[in-house]
Amino acid sequence: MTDKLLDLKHLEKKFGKQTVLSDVNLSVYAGQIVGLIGPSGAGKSTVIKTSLGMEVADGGDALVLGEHMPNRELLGRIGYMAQSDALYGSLSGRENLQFFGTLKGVKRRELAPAIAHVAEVVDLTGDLDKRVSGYSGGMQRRLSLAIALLAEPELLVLDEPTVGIDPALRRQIWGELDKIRDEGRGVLITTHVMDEAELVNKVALLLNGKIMAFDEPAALKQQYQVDTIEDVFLKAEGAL
Ligand SMILES: Nc1ncnc2c1ncn2[C@@H]1O[C@H](COP(=O)(O)OP(=O)(O)OP(=O)(O)O)[C@@H](O)[C@H]1O
Repeated sequence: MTDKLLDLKHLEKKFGKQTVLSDVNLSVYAGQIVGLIGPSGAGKSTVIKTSLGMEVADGGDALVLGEHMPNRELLGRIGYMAQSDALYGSLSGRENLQFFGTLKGVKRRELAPAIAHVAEVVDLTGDLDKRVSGYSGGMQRRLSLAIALLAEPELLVLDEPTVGIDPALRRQIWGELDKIRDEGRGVLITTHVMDEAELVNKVALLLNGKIMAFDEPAALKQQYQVDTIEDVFLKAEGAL
């Protein structure tokens, strides 16, 4: 058992001749929320996919819960929400949650309360018995997040989970992430919403596939001599 839930060392990734990740070093400890921010195309999703074994790294090392991915044994211990949803449209929200919950090893008698809890967090309780094909884009994103939250994963990896989610619900979701952190679990989250980058324990700033900075939000603001993470981001990009 390690309290380093995610450990990326000198990670390299190329697509053809394009170097997308270059010497990426990043860690998520138990009891931490780490935010990965960077402009579109910086490589945030690639960091996640390479970490989770969905893309093969060209160099360096990625350990998830102390193991190399892919690793079927870890499936139930990691919650992953991708940018595009992998949901069963012909099934209801509840049936999707039952299917993925079972796959993650949630016990039969624990499934109904677990589904009720995650549905509440993403505000889908009243829509659980509707077919997913009739869900709006935002509802589908919320269902994907609910699936990621199932089975109380030790590590949550969330790729832009709050896109298309209104501010009140976003706040509620952050409340849940705080609880997860306080329980000693860990979260890696990518976001474009700079306010959210203020709420994490550590921010990794990714530019052109390189981690330009990795520190607590307050330390980054001090280092860049600015008042917000948004300004840190703009300064690092050279726009300020
Ligand atoms: N499967 C792939 N094949 C070829 N190039 C890819 C592939 N996946 C990503 N890329 C390229 O890698 C770069 C980084 O993409 P990535 O999706 O990781 O960025 P991102 O920071 O997540 O962007 P966004 O915020 O828009 O989601 C982009 O230039 C993209 O075109």
